[in-house]
Amino acid sequence: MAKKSLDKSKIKFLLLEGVHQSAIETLHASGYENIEYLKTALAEDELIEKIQDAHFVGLRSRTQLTRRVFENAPKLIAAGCFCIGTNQVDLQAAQEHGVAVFNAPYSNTRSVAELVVAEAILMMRGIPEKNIVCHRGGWLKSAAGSYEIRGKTLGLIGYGSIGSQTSVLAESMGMKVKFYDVVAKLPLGNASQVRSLDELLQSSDIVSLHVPETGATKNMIGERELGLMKKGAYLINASRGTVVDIDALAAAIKNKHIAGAAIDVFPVEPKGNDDEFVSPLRGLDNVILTPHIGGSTQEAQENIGVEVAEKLVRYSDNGTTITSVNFPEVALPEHPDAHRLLHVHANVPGVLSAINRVFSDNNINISSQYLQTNDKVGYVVLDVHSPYSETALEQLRNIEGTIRCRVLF
Ligand SMILES: NC(=O)c1ccc[n+]([C@@H]2O[C@H](COP(=O)([O-])OP(=O)(O)OC[C@H]3O[C@@H](n4cnc5c(N)ncnc54)[C@H](O)[C@@H]3O)[C@@H](O)[C@H]2O)c1
Ligand SMILES: O=C(O)CC[C@@H](O)C(=O)O
Repeated sequence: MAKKSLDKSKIKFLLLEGVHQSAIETLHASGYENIEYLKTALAEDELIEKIQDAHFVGLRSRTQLTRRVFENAPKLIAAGCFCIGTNQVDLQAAQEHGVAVFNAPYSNTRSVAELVVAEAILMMRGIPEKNIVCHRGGWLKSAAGSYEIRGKTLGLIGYGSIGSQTSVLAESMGMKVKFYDVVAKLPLGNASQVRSLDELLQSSDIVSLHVPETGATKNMIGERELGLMKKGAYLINASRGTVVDIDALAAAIKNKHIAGAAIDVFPVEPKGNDDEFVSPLRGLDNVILTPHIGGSTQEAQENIGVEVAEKLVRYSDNGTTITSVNFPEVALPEHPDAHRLLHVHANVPGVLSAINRVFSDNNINISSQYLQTNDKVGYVVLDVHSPYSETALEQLRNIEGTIRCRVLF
């Protein structure tokens, strides 16, 4: 049987949003040269045009992978989020179209945690205003309203990778740490978990958000919650822009209930560096505004580039889906002497037996079989030593419920 496989030069990677060069180097080192690299995000229609012939897409937080994009990406087998958040991807639609999604869950946590602690110090010293006054030729030498962070209470909302790392850094600088999380978490150091969001808001000098974008976190800090915060407290948000009602925050700062804020993420963010940033927080001198760069350090971006590119390469070369955020996870050994068939299907009764029937009908011996399912999708991988047949592959593709089927040599 003649060997037929997409050679690597035909496998196309579409990399968006200026992901770090380390991603390209990692892909090159694994033999993938067919890479289209763009520095910006793309709007939906442009993305649909570009993604037509792409097998893999790489993005950061600004590209929206919507259901419509998946419906128009006939060759796409995986998406790599070169970041932590995956809220920009319709994970359900990805799964239904057989597209495995990967991210880098830890590589930029330290960068965010460092920024948060730095912002806590800057705000407690009134540096944002003092800096602006100096730039305008003024001189605001005063200790009024300036405090050390030592002994102050940092209230963390969300105690996952970033929240817990921020907790350790803040405690090492002498802060007291409380956190609120929907899950019971092991407190690090002397941190303590509080029972409710309200309790956290009422007892913190600085509140910092580290939750994902979900239905439950949308506008979790609004007028009522800002009102519960201590008068003169500070707010930091380096999680997602939808988590804070930005108009309510602007109002709470203008009426001086909140002494200042450091905001890195916004409900609407510019698509690229040439677009205008519009926000009700512009012009408020006691607000640190940063352009979603909490995780943007050389260290983090380089590590993320390698980590996500390696996950895409492993999925392409070997079929392993470990750490995928939307796919059944299968860890696969190498397959030096075997053909490997990868079959993604709707998790409905009968598909597995239909797959096995194709092999027995074509007299193909299966040497290993791996299966993992979730509530919607099944992922079965079969290694065969005997020559695999094109007819069998066609029959596999025709099984009812098949979403995607590919073969590796
Ligand atoms: N600004 C940036 O550049 C930047 C960089 C990295 C991550 N982020 C954002 O930060 C978020 C957090 O990152 P992480 O790595 O710590 O994630 P994580 O998944 O490790 O932690 C999130 C925590 O939030 C908790 N949580 C979820 N819903 C909650 C709710 N409704 N109320 C209270 N707690 C809730 C979870 O239980 C978990 O402990 C990411 O989802 C991403 O959106 C932003
Ligand atoms: O790099 C980005 O665009 C997103 C960074 C951050 O929000 C993340 O989710 O990791």
